[in-house]
Amino acid sequence: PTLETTFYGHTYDNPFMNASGVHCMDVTELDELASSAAGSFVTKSATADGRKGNPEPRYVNLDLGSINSMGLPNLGLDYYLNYAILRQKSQPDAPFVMSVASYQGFDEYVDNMRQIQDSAYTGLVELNLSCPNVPGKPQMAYDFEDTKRLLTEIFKFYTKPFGVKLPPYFDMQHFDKIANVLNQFDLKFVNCINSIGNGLYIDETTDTVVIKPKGGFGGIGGEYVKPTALANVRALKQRLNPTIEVIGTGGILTGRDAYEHLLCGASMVQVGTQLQKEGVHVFERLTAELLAVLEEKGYQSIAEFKGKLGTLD
Ligand SMILES: O=C(O)c1[nH]c(=O)[nH]c(=O)c1Cl
Repeated sequence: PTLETTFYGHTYDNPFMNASGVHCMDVTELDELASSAAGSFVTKSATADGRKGNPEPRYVNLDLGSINSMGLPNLGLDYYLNYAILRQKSQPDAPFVMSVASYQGFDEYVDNMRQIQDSAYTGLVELNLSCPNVPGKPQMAYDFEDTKRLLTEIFKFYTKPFGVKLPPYFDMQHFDKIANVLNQFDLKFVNCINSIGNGLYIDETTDTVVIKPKGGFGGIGGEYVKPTALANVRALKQRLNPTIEVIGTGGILTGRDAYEHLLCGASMVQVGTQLQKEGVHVFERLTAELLAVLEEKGYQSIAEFKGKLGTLD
C-alpha cells in the first residue's frame, strides 16, 4: 500500500505534517521538518512584528498530553515570508503551509494577509483564528460574526489559496454556525483542531499550576484531545462544501490515531504534542504504523477509506 496523499492539487508522499507552533520557529527547525519523513510542514503562526511571547514556563509535557500558553512567540511575518519565498524558489515541488496570526486583532489579520498578497509567495496560507493564549484577546473563531466580517474583508483583495485553523467546538449548533460562515467563502481547507483552550493542570507534588502565564491556564493538546479533535474533523467534513478540504490535528500519537482522523475525512494530519515529545523521527514511526494499518485492513491507498467512518444506524 501507499500513503500518497493529494491535498489542494499536490501529491505528497504521506499525509503527515507538524502542527503549527511545534518545531517550526526558525529556519533550522523548518529545514529539519522539510528533510524529515513528514509529507509537508507548516510554519509557526506569524504576527506582524516578532514577539518574545509569554514568560516561562509556558509549555509543559504531561503524561496524557501537553499544556501551553506560549503567547505567540515568533520571528515576525517578514522572516517567515522571506523563508517561504526562498523555499518556493528552491523547492517548487515541495509546497508547505505558512501560518499567519494576529496579536492586535482584526486589523492586523487584514494587514498581514495584504502583505502576503503583495508578496512573491503564492503557496498555501493557514490563517490562525484560534490562538487561545493572548491575554485579554478573545479567540476570533469563537465569534462567528467577526469571523465572517474578517473573511469578507480578506476576500476583497486576497486571491491566493488559504485555509483557516479552528479551535474545537463542543455544540452541534456551533458546528452548524461556523460551517455556515466558512461555506460562504472560497477557502481551500479548514484545520481542526487547535488546542483545547484554557485548561488547567495541577502538579501533584506542589499543589501548584505548571505554567506561569494566566495563572496556569493554557491550551491542552495530546491524548487528552483526540475525541474532541475527531468530532470536529467529522462534523466540519460533514457540513463543509466538498471543495473545502479538512486537515486533522489533535491527539495523534500512533498510526492508528492518524487512521481515525482520515476515517473522519481528513486529507492531511498534523502532529503537535507527540512531535514535541519525540522529535522529528516521530514521522518515520507514524508513517510505518499507518502503513501497517492499511496492510492489516487490506487497503492499497488512503482514498479507499477516507471519510468512511461507520455509524450504527
Ligand atoms: O500560545 C501560542 O503561541 C499558541 N498556542 C496554541 O496552543 N495555539 C496557538 O494557535 C498559538 Cl498561537
